[in-house]
Amino acid sequence: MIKIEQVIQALNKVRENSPLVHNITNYVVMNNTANALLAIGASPVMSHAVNEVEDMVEIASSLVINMGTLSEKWVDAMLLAGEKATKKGTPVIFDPVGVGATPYRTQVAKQIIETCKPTIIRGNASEIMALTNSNVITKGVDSTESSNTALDSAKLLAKSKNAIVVVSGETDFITNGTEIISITNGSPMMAKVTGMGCTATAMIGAFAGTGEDKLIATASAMAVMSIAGEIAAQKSAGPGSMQVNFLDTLYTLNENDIVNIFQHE
Ligand SMILES: Nc1ncnc2c1ncn2[C@@H]1O[C@H](COP(=O)(O)OP(=O)(O)OP(=O)(O)O)[C@@H](O)[C@H]1O
Ligand SMILES: Cc1ncsc1CCO
Ligand SMILES: [Mg+2]
Repeated sequence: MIKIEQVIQALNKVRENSPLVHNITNYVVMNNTANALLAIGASPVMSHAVNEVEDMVEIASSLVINMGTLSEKWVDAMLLAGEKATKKGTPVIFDPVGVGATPYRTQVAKQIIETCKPTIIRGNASEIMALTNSNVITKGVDSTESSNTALDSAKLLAKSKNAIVVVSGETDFITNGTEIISITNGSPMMAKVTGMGCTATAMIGAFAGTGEDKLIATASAMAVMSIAGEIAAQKSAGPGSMQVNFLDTLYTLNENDIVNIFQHE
């Protein structure tokens, strides 16, 4: 369960504290996610050089690791940064983009989870199922399953890795292995803009970077994503304007929007 007031409070904290979110993310979404973090009130930095990631973690409020466009040097940086953050008690949020699509992605995702011990893992249904060895093939970075199908995998993963797990999709599920929060806001148009999932993960980085309780922070970030997506889609003719309207909606999102639209269990 999450209350509307908790989401509003978590959003206010992001706007008041403006947490520094260190992102090691993919080439496709770097610009989108930095803009979304600014629009919601956080402070983004994209940094992946092996020579500097540990120093950046030193000053960051949270670390987002996204394996969308992998290569060897980047993996080294992810492991270094993730280990350092976990040692410091800085929240690590992991997006296992495309895990299950190729053996390399699956191997790297598992290595990151074992080494960095992420606080929160967010993926689409295929990705979360691939992490629990379910018989599923991720279609590149897109899901081939609905989020409901991945709920058991999410609970299992949360329990076994002592992490909060989010499965996104038509319904978003947030679980710590025992509690389950589900959010039904959003729009199918969100899946027609690349990197909306990556943006959701970065948004979790912002909310978890304020010191808020991790389950509340995660659910609040997913609520804000879905509510803003739903409002933006209503104003958009297609994915192009959706991208712009989504940023504007994050920037202007207020308590009334949340009170009027939020749908959850
Ligand atoms: N059919 C839908 N209805 C409502 N909301 C949706 C729908 N599909 C996706 N979303 C929302 O879009 C956001 C991204 O979720 P999605 O599961 O598409 O991520 P993803 O597959 O990891 O995306 P990407 O890899 O492109 O970043 C979430 O906030 C989710 O709630
Ligand atoms: C399309 C794409 N390919 C690798 S990462 C990425 C962005 C969405 O996950
Ligand atoms: Mg994704």
